Amino acid sequence: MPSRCGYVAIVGRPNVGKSTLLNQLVGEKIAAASRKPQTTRHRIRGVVTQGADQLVLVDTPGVDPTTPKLLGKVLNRTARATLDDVDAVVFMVEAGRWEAGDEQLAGWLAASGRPVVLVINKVDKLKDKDILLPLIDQLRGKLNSHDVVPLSALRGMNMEPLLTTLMALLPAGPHLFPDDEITDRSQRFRVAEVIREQLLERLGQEVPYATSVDVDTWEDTGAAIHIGAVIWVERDSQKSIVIGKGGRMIKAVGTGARHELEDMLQHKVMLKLWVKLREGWQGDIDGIRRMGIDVEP
Ligand SMILES: Nc1nc2c(ncn2[C@@H]2O[C@H](COP(=O)(O)OP(=O)(O)OP(=O)(O)O)[C@@H](O)[C@H]2O)c(=O)[nH]1
Repeated sequence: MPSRCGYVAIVGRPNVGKSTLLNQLVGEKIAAASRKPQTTRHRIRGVVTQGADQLVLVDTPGVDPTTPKLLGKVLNRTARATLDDVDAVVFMVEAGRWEAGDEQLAGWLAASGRPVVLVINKVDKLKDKDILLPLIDQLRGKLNSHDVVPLSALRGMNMEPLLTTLMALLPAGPHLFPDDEITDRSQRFRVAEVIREQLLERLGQEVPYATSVDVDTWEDTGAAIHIGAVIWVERDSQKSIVIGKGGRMIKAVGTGARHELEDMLQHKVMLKLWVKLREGWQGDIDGIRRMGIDVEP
């Protein structure tokens, strides 16, 4: 049987569960997921190989047309530009919610001409499952989609029907990645995402958005992998929040991340974290670029 291979973007407004779906389909954590909107800052590719077929999923930042922030606008552009480079699109919405970002995306998708699979996520949260069918009908009216798949990314519910639908949309062609590879992102990137996820989970509303994580040392001594990472903040006041009283916050972030990293790397991990200041990095394009975030022209 000839092989099929292609790119499918996962798009949606912030917080609908795109990174959770990517991690679930790939079977490992490759993208940070959190309750905080616009967690995702990069285009992250996840690879699913099943027999002759290879699906390359592209996670994208959440689209929020109402954002006043430069970084938010940069992230919107990244999501928009991804649509030009893929064979099909998963448009993820949240069961029972339709907001400005959904409306914006529906417009972009109609203009892109790409086949769209509409995924209705978080159906586990629906108290009344009877509203699902009318909801599907209503969404079909808003969007000319190839298929509609209700699911729960968090619980891993309905993953197989989604994969089957997506694989059928792929063009014939050779595999683009080795069959045992699950992402194009380096291990260092994945480690930074685990640390960032801890920051997002543990810090209050504003501070985590001002942070960025860089893994800058990595040494495997056999007994343990020694990892050193820098947490960048924008202002001095944020530095003390990330460190916490008596260093309690940074210690909790480090311990939480270390446990997860030991699972991920299947090895003992020694993690050292530093908090450093790079003033106002989100305020200008160069600062954003220096943090390793893609900036579309
Ligand atoms: N109940 C429920 N929660 C979910 C489900 N999928 C994701 N979530 C939660 O929704 C929140 C957002 O998930 P993410 O995967 O970070 O969302 P995202 O769309 O990638 O977010 P952005 O990076 O902001 O674009 C997290 O707290 C997830 O645990 C689901 O199927 N059911």
